[in-house]
Amino acid sequence: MRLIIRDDTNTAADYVAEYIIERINTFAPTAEKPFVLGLPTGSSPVPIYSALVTAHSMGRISFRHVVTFNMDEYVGLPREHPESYYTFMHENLFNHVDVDSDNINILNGNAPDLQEECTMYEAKIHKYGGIQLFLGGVGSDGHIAFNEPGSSLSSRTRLKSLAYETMLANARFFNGDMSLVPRMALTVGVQTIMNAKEVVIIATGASKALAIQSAIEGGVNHMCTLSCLQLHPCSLVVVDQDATMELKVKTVAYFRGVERTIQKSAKTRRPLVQTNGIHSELDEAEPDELSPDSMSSRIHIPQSFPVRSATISYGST
Ligand SMILES: N[C@@H]1[C@@H](O)[C@H](O)[C@@H](COP(=O)(O)O)O[C@@H]1O
Repeated sequence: MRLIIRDDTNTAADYVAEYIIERINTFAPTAEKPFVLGLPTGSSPVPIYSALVTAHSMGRISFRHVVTFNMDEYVGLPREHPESYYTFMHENLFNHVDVDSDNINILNGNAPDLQEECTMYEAKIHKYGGIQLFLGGVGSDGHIAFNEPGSSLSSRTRLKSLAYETMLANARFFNGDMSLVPRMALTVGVQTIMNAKEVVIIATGASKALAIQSAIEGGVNHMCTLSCLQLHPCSLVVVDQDATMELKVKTVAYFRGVERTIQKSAKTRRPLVQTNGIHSELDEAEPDELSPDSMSSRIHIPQSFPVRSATISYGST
């Protein structure tokens, strides 16, 4: 797991947006070989979507050959409801980019057979060869998608009843009226997310600080499903300063050090090699800069990519 720390919400969101743009452009998707992108809802990804929309309007990114799978959807809320995740995604992203509506996949929380809906969703992800990059947020209790505390770490797409804390947090979208907040949702499982080739998480604000501490410094635990990413071969958590408040100084210093190493070693590189589908290369960093923890410094950063300190990282730990 890699941790990237930025000063505030916007710089953290910009980092993630640039990361996604770079991934899609490097992948060079076509109709035959689309880029499969997992997407979240919530307030945290809003500035990311806004940055992607801006980048699209500038011609820096196209979603023409991107297939999307959303993480979750409320059960029983009409699709046209202003707070459905269907509406959220269209208002914040899909209506403003060139994504093909046939390539948008969102769980139907009003399907006649909810179990069948979940089974078909998993099958469709599988049909596309799996998710290339799953973007996610995190709940204040450390849940990822709607995998509430206690969720099986081997879970797949299914029906979940929501935790009280989640309903409380979501009441802000329903005029603060708890009675209007849906109690059930369809959600991808922890294992569905773990099967993505790469997972990128955005967590901003002090309300996420305990979840981040638990996921990064604690052990893998079903009470904080984000912690499953410790077992993922390629995961990246992007936070702002506020979300680091509960981390040890040593933890923050460690991850900042890893990023510095990557920045230094990205300056001088040798030709690309292809390893397990991930573009990588040997770098020419000083020997004492290379440790097992800096293996991620060997990952390719394309020359064409606008290299800012924020954009030259890739988790492969
Ligand atoms: N199902 C969503 C999650 O996918 C999201 O990560 C979380 C946090 O949302 P926010 O970013 O608004 O804090 O909210 C909901 O529970």
